[in-house]
Amino acid sequence: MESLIDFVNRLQRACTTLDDYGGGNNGLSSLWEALPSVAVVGGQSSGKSSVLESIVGRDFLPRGSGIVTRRPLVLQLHKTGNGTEEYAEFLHITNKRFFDFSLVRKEIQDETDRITGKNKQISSVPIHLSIYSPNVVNLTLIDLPGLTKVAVEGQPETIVEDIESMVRSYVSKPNCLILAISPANQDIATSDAIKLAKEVDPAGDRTFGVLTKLDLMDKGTDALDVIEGRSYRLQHPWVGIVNRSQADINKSVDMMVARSKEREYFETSPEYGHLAAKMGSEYLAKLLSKLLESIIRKRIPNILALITRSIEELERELNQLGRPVAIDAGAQLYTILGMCRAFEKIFKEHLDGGRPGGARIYGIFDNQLPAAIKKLPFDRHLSLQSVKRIVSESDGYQPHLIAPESGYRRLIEGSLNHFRGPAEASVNAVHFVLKELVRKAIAETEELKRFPSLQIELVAAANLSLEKFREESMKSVLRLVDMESSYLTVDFFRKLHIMETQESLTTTTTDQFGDGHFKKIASNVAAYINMVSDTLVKTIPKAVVHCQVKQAKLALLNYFYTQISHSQGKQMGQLLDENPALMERRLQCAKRLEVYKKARDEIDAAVWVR
Ligand SMILES: Nc1nc2c(ncn2[C@@H]2O[C@H](COP(=O)(O)OP(=O)(O)OP(=O)(O)O)[C@@H](O)[C@H]2O)c(=O)[nH]1
Repeated sequence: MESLIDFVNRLQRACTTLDDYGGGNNGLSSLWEALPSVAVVGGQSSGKSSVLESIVGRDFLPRGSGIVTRRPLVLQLHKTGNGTEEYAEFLHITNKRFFDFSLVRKEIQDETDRITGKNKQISSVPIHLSIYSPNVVNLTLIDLPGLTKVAVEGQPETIVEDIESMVRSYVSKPNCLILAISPANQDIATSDAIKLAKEVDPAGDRTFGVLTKLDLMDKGTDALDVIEGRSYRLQHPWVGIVNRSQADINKSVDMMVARSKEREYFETSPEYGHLAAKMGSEYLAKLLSKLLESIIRKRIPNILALITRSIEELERELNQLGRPVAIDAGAQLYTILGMCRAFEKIFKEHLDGGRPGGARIYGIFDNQLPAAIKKLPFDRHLSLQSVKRIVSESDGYQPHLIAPESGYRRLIEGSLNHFRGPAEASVNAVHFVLKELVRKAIAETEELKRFPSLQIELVAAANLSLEKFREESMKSVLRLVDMESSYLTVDFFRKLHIMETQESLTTTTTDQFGDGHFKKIASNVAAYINMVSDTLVKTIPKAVVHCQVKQAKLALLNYFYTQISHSQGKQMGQLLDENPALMERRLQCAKRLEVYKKARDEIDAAVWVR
C-alpha cells in the first residue's frame, strides 16, 4: 500500500500539469490549495538550501550569490528499499532519471531560466523534483525564494515585494506547514521567517521553528532560550540544526558524513546534549513526515468533498460546452443539420408564439398599414381644382356630356397609385421583423453558440432567402394594387348612377356643370377609393403572409441545405471551427475531470480512508 504522502504527491504533480498551483485558476476550483504541504521559508543565507539538502542527504541545489531560488521547488521525497540506487526525476522531463545529482542542480538552474529568463526575475510556476532514495523519509517540501530586503543589480525594484507576496501566497494556505528557518547567529527578533509566520499563523499551530548555524554562535553564548521556546513560543518544539559550513561545501564534504557530524555535535554538546534526540536534520525530516501524514489523513474527507464538488462542476460545464466536434464528414453533416433544426424550431416559435417577436407582424397589418393608408394625400388629389383640371384634360376639346367617364378613370387610377407606398412599406416592415427574428433565434440557439462561422453562414443563407421572399411579396402586393386599376367595380358606379338619377328628379339644380358637379365627382371617387382601401387593408396582409411569413417558416434554410449537401468535408470542418478559447477550455475541463475522477476512485478504494 502506498503512503498517503505518495498519494498527495501524485495529486500535486497532476495539479502542476493542469496549471493548478494556487492563485487565479481560470475560475476552476483549486485542488492544489486543498493539499497539505510543507513550505520552507527564510531570509537569504539563513540556511534553507542546506536544511533541504541535509534532509535529502544529497548535494543538489543551486548555490550562488543573490536570489538563487527564483521559482518554487516542489521537492517530493520517496523512500525506497535499502540498497536501491538513488535517482531524481523532474515532472517537466518525462522518462528521464537523473543518477548524477550535479546534473539535477544544473537542470534546476536551466529550468528556472527557461521561465524567468536570465535577468533574475521570479515566477510562481513551480518546478517538480522527485527524489527516490533509501536515505529519505516520505515527505514533500516546497522550497521558496529567500526573503530579501534589497534588489540587486539587474532585478526589478519590485522584487522584494514580489518575493514576499509569492511566499505569502503559499504560507497563507491553512493547509501549509511552515518550516521557518532562522540562523542562530542572528537575533531571533530580526528573523524574516518568524516575522512572516507570525503574521499568517499567529497561534503558531502550523509553524515549525528551525534554528540553523548553532555552531557559528559566539563562544560563550547559546540558543537555549529560543530552542526551549522562551524567546518565541510555538506549538511545536524548535529544532536546532548544524549544516555544512561554506568551507565544508567547498571541500565537498559528503552529506552522509555531514549528517553524522551533526549527530555527533548534538550528542557531545554541553548546551544541547539533553535535547540531542530531538535535534538535527534527520529528526526534523522524520517529524515532518509523520506530521504531514497525519494532517493528510485528517484532510482526506475535505479533499474528497472538494474533488466530488469539482467533478460535478466540471461535468456541468462540459455539458454546457458540448461535445468535441466529430472528424468524419458524415458526423459533421449530422451535427450541422441538428443545429439547423434547433435554430428553425426557435425561429418558428417566435412566429407562432411561445417566444416574443411574431406579434410585431400583426402590428404592421393592424396599425401601420391602415395608418399609412389614412395618411395618403387623397384630399389634395381630389381637391376641386385638381378634379376640374384632370376632368377637363381627359375631356379634351369635347367636354363630357353627361358623366366624365374617362375623367373618373384618370382620377381613380391616380388615387390608386398612392396605395403602392403603404403596400411596399408593409412588405419591407415584415422583412425587417423576419430578419430580426433570425438574428434572435441564432443567438438563442444554445447549440450554435460554439460555432461562430456556422452562425454567420446561417444568418447569410437565411437573409438571402428572406430577400427572395421579399421580392415575391413585393410583386404580389403591387399586383393587387395594379389589379384594382385594371378593372373597376362596375356595380359601384351603376348604383351610383341610379342614385344620382333619382336625386336629379327630386332636386332642381341650377348648377348642373358648375363646382357642385365637380365636388360630386370628387366625392364619388373618394367613396370608390375608400371601398378599395377596405379591400387592400385585408388583402395586402394575406399576400405578405403567404409570400414572406409562410415561406420563412417552410423554406428559410432551403438555400443553405442545397449548399451544404454539395460541401466537402473540409468546408464543413470550417463551419464547425469552434472558438479556440472554448476548445481550450473544454480540453482543460476534460483533463481536470479525468484527474479528479481518478483521484476520487483512488480515495474510494484506499484502505487508509477507513
Ligand atoms: N557553519 C554553518 N554554516 C551554515 C549552516 N547553515 C548554512 N550555512 C552556510 O550558510 C551559507 C548559506 O546557506 P544556504 O543553505 O545557501 O542558505 P539559503 O538560505 O539557502 O541561501 P539563499 O538561497 O541564498 O537564500 C552557506 O555558506 C552555508 O554553508 C550551519 O548550520 N552551520
